[in-house]
Amino acid sequence: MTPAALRAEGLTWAPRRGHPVLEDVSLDVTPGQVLGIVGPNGAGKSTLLRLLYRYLRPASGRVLVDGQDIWEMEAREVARSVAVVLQEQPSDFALTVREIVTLGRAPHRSGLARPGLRDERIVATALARLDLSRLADRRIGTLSGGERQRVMVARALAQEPRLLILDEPTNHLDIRHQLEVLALVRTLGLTVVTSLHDINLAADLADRVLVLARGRCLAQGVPAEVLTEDLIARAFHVRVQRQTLTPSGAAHLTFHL
Ligand SMILES: Nc1ncnc2c1ncn2[C@@H]1O[C@H](COP(=O)(O)OP(=O)(O)OP(=O)(O)O)[C@@H](O)[C@H]1O
Repeated sequence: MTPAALRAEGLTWAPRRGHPVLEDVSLDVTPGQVLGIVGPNGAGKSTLLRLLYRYLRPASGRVLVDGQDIWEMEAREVARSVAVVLQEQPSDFALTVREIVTLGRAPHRSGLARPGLRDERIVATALARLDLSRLADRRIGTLSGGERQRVMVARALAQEPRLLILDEPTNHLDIRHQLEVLALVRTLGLTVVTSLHDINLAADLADRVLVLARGRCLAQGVPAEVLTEDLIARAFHVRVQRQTLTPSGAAHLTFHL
């Protein structure tokens, strides 16, 4: 799978009879890069992601995957290239882990065709990568929140996307699984756009970050240049201190009211 190029131009979206919650946001992600979206509660992160995976139609602006406007593509064609992991968890608690992950293969199958050997192989690989093989036959309703979150990531991988969109992928995950999922995301070689509440994690994970506040892009670029004390203080209304950790030399931000 070759990773996709993603470009968004001047995205604006407003609810019916409401003020815009996203205004004139543009971004460019080169194939294989990870873009982190950070910003305070209500900044518009999920709304931006919904525009990128063709759930919401922009009031103005457009989203291009490999130069093609996603609203000029069939929904199924978009689903073959773009996979999404959302904060919400599946509601069909009777399905097993393997069945949920197999749903990721649906955009690649024709009509009502049953999953074939290739699908089964891809599903088994996705289960193994998320450390879920031993849970494959459990009903999703019996899993913990963190295990379910890993199932959703496995389903997205089984989709073999070229662009992966993640809304707060580390929600529900303990520290070890947070690090594992983020390390996995890094090694996929896919183009990734992910919202993250943890700014230090975003700085570690992302090639570039985009800071949203009140529906507008405050800044975007490489984390070391964008995530300055001053900018974070403005976006989140907190005091910020930037330290350099030894011996790694990595930057670490701490926050105070
Ligand atoms: N369908 C809608 N109708 C009305 N308002 C909406 C709708 N969708 C989002 N909003 C509003 O738009 C703003 C941005 O919401 P969004 O969920 O994108 O923020 P967010 O940055 O993801 O927030 P959080 O960090 O809390 O998850 C919020 O004020 C929200 O109430």
